[in-house]
Amino acid sequence: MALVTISGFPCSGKTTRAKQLKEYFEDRIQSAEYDGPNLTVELIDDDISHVPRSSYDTSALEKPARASLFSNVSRSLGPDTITIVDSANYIKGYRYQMYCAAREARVRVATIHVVAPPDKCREWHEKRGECSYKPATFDNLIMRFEEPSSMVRWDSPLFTIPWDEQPPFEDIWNAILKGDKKPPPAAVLQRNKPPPNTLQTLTKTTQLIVTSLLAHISSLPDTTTFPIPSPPAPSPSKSSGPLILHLPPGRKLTLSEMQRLKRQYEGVMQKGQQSGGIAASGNWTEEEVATGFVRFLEQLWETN
Ligand SMILES: Nc1ncnc2c1ncn2[C@@H]1O[C@H](COP(=O)(O)OP(=O)(O)OP(=O)(O)O)[C@@H](O)[C@H]1O
Repeated sequence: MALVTISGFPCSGKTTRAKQLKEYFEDRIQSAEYDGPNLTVELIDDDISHVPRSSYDTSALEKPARASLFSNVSRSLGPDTITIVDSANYIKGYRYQMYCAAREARVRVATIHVVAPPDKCREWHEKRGECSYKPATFDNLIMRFEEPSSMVRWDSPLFTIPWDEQPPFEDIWNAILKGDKKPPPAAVLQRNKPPPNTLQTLTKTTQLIVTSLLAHISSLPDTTTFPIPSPPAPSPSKSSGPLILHLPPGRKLTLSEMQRLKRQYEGVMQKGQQSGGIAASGNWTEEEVATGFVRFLEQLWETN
């Protein structure tokens, strides 16, 4: 359903806000007025991703830590989940990466910037005692913080929550439930590929026709027609008669010519499928392939 990314200075109150949001979302989901899908709220944070505060001491430690958090986030995203990511999320490239994962999962996004002045964060950090950052790491994280911006698509919609104000719960709820869904990246919108056995039907049917045609010609060298065997052609009882291929007059067909024409026809069918052609539905039957192949060959031989 949605990805909610929390971002902020170290010890700025990100977990405090994340927990408040989780509680609010769960209350809404359980309320009598709620008539949406059955949603679960998942909180993904540094602790469950096995990312201790010391991971931020060096970039060598931070890289795998971010990867671990990212893989937990990706796994959590889904149509029935509100995923809240409670971590520093201070690098805009990293927020972009999560935004892309959300687009691929076709879920809505929202960014929460938890704002507290550095001195306040420091004061809370000293009071907290446990789960501490090294002083240099704490300062570094503040210095390197890349503030979210509502001007960039991966941070928007952006909700800024000052330390001494209540979060705009209702607005955030509406954004993740009713806001625009960002379209998945182009690379994810693959063209409809024919189902695997459709390609198999195509190549198997054309191969059967080519093989039996060449056998037919070698046993009846003067023949001018070839009745397509059934299957793949419709059986005579179902239609007006067998499907007949009219052969080019005055010349002998060879295996290499037929193999080339077979490949050519298969290419046309697959291109047609991609651009909404004969089998845009993605379902070729043996009959359709056989009828199409006969028409293709006859038209070609007529014009050459
Ligand atoms: N708005 C607030 N008002 C007063 N105290 C707060 C506020 N937000 C957080 N604190 C205090 O600051 C401390 C750190 O809060 P919290 O764990 O939510 O921060 P954090 O940003 O998640 O920290 P970290 O960077 O370590 O993950 C807590 O002890 C909490 O009580």
